[in-house]
Amino acid sequence: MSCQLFDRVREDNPDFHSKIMAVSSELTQPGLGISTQDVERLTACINIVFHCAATIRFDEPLKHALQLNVMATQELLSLAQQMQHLEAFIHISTAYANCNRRHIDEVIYPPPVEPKKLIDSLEWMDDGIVHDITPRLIGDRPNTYTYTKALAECVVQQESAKINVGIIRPSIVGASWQEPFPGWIDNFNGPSGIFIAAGKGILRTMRANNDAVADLIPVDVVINLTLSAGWYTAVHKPKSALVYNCTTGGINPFHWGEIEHHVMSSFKRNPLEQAFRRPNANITSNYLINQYWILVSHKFPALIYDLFLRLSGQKPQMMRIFNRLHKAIGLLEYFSSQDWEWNSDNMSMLMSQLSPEDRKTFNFDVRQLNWPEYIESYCIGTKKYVLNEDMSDIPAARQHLRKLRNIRYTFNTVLLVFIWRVFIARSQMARNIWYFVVSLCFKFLSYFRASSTLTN
Ligand SMILES: CCCCCCCCCCCCCCCCCCCC(=O)SCCNC(=O)CCNC(=O)[C@H](O)C(C)(C)COP(=O)(O)OP(=O)(O)OC[C@H]1O[C@@H](n2cnc3c(N)ncnc32)[C@H](O)[C@@H]1OP(=O)(O)O
Ligand SMILES: NC(=O)C1=CN([C@@H]2O[C@H](COP(=O)(O)OP(=O)(O)OC[C@H]3O[C@@H](n4cnc5c(N)ncnc54)[C@H](OP(=O)(O)O)[C@@H]3O)[C@@H](O)[C@H]2O)C=CC1
Repeated sequence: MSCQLFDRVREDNPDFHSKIMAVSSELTQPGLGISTQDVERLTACINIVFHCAATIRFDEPLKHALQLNVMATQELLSLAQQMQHLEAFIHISTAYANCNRRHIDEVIYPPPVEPKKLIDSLEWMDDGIVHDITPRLIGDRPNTYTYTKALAECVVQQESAKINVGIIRPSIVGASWQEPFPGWIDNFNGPSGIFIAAGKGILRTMRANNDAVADLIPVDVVINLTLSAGWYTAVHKPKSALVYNCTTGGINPFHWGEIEHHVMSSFKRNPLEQAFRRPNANITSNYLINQYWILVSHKFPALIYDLFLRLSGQKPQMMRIFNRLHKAIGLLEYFSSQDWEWNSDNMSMLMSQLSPEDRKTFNFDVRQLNWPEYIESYCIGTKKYVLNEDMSDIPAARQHLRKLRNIRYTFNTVLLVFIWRVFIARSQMARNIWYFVVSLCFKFLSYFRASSTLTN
């Protein structure tokens, strides 16, 4: 609560922390590891449960993901049923729970397997067997995260006859748009780690579809929608569980190609400190082109840098960093290489149910989102709040980029001279080809110069 994120609320109400009570819990423990005293307090006074705890790791072993995302949800629903004054149970799912479909409606789809049956069968299997059968179980989903989130929705639906439930499905959650201030972000999840790696000049290439919709959703939009859904569920008590696809693509689409452009230009204007190279990343959907750039722009510079570190008596580290980055990118590419269509009618319906004043206070109208401005404050946010860099250091960071540019020019010149000496200067045929190419370039240059003089 001493975090900068709460500065605004602290200004408005210095005593705000007296309204908050922390309850210790461990999802993997029986009864969620909540003490008897806390259970009594919760069952006596809670009106609305917002369930967002989960593992969001894409490489989580299936058993663990099942325990955290499905069994813990089941346990919390059981606890919720004991709550004497419960009005609503809001479960946070993900828009990618059904990413094996191209068009996703605001309905709970039949689960890939009955959750209870899976829990029972995995119980007796050792981790090795579960690991071996995981790909068969998750089928056409990319990871255990999306698979277990789909199962969790089914578990929530099974309880919807007994309590009022609502399900929020955010897409790719990004930095804040407006509240409490633009650009707040505090982790490397989703695109944030990619933006930072590109801003540091480490990431130069990635597989993504330029024309696919980048369904980012600002975190404050998700929170405002979640709070509003809590109100609607408690007050209107819909007969069945309402699902809210909390997405931007259908309302205010923006594409990965545009994101790449704005991320790169933002980091050129506001560079990160101590960049490895000048920020200059490209996305491509072509596997072979991507592999070529990985070799030339990732592995080769990493080798040279590690060699330099070794020679200067330091521990090589760049290749290790790239290996980790490639692992992360490998897990994210599935989401940046294709697009999905989400129906978001319930989001619009909810907006129409709010009073004009509430619509302003709990703003989730993404039609007003200006993407270039948002991406700029997102990039600055990664600098300020994830990397804890100071904005006053920007002139020094720009100076560092200029130094890197000069190093690149020098390196390219040395390389050219080397190629000339080794390959071209030694063979008559290579020399002829070289002179031919150079004279052709000169002819083109003089032609363009002449034609531009004529036009002027
Ligand atoms: C070319 C650039 C131009 C830019 C334009 C194009 C951009 C395309 C971007 C595409 C992004 C697509 C994103 C799609 C996301 C879909 C989301 C679905 C929505 C959801 O419902 S859930 C939330 C999403 N979940 C995640 O994002 C979690 C993913 N992360 C993981 O699963 C693991 O962290 C991972 C990647 C397997 C790594 O595991 P491991 O090696 O064990 O490392 P740690 O997790 O312990 O982390 C170690 C260290 O690294 C930092 N870290 C974590 N992730 C990243 C990352 N992506 N990039 C850089 N660094 C990362 C982490 O904070 C740790 O730091 P420490 O300092 O604590 O050591
Ligand atoms: N980030 C995204 O892009 C998206 C996220 N979501 C969903 O939003 C929700 C929140 O995700 P996000 O904030 O990004 O993820 P975080 O990892 O930041 O938050 C997960 C929360 O779960 C808690 N948690 C995890 N494991 C345990 C455990 N064993 N026992 C007790 N608590 C635990 C964490 O507590 P602690 O901090 O103490 O570890 C943390 O508060 C999740 O349900 C996720 O599926 C949906 C779509 C997109």
